[in-house]
Amino acid sequence: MKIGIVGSGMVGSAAAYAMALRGSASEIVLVDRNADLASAHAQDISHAVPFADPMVVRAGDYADLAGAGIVVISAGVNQQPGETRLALLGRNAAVFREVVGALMKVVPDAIYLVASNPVDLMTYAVQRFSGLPTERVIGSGTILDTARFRVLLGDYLGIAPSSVHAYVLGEHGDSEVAVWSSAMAGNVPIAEFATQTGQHLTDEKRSEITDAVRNAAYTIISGKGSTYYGIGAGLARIVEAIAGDERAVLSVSTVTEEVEGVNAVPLSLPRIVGAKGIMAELRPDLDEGERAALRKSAETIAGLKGAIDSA
Ligand SMILES: NC(=O)C1=CN([C@@H]2O[C@H](COP(=O)(O)OP(=O)(O)OC[C@H]3O[C@@H](n4cnc5c(N)ncnc54)[C@H](O)[C@@H]3O)[C@@H](O)[C@H]2O)C=CC1
Ligand SMILES: CC(=O)C(=O)O
Repeated sequence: MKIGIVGSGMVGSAAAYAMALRGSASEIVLVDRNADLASAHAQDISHAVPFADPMVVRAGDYADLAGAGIVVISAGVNQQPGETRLALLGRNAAVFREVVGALMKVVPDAIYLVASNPVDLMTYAVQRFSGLPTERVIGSGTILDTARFRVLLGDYLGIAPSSVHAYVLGEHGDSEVAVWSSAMAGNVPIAEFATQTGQHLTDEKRSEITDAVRNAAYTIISGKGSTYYGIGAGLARIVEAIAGDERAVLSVSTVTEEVEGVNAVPLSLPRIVGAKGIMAELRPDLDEGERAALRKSAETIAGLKGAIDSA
């Protein structure tokens, strides 16, 4: 499948590199306002192709995206140290107004995969500016937070992150909800797993892990300026689920009819992802605290939709 990436900075280029190494696509076209940057990244990534499956990696303009099955949007500004994702809203809404308008002239039939922050609201922006059905406008949402949760839980419990079945839902941001009540190690509830293996998953330890997941971006940005490898791999994974019609269950964002009494809100739930984009959404069992936190997360996002409506 041909994949377009608009916004070929750190996130866009890391996604392209992950797709090249994993063989997620047959062709990748990098587009950026800075054409020299897109061209340099495309050349550099194409030099990794001989070490992976054959594919074409090139830079181009919007016209070169014709025929793309999926377009990733990672254009816009990123966070400065200490800045929240939500603080980017106004600036990236303006960028998206321009980018989505240009894309609709060339690739109105693609599935859109949004990475720019605040990603839930930028997903809403793409859906609103394009008028596309919600199942074809997917935000990377909490796929990265879910990965971070699994890494930290796996590290603590001494098992592979891929054997941890646990999700972060809601906003990709400060109000996100780590769902502990249904987290499993293999097919054993994690509290039971910890007991069986002589470990202590205390309330303090749980808070420490939840906070580390929530603060991961802030920590990484203060250390090296931005985050990109994790989300690059996450975007490649979503692309594979669509291109391979995998029907994989992934925590991704889209505009959702109703969540805990909040209507038309873009946020992450576990969703079945396949050839048509989002094929179904799942409603996991949550305890009372998680349910209240998800409602608060939904309210936080919904309260900011006006900034997109007026962009
Ligand atoms: N969803 C997630 O989990 C994550 C999201 N992000 C977000 O991804 C976005 C990109 O981050 P980085 O790649 O680090 O930033 P970056 O600054 O390295 O790249 C952004 C690129 O967008 C381009 N751009 C800006 N306006 C454009 C326009 N109108 N048309 C075409 N290209 C345009 C810039 O020239 C630049 O190359 C940010 O909003 C960041 O917060 C970053 C990490 C994780
Ligand atoms: C920057 C960002 O959204 C992240 O790393 O989670």
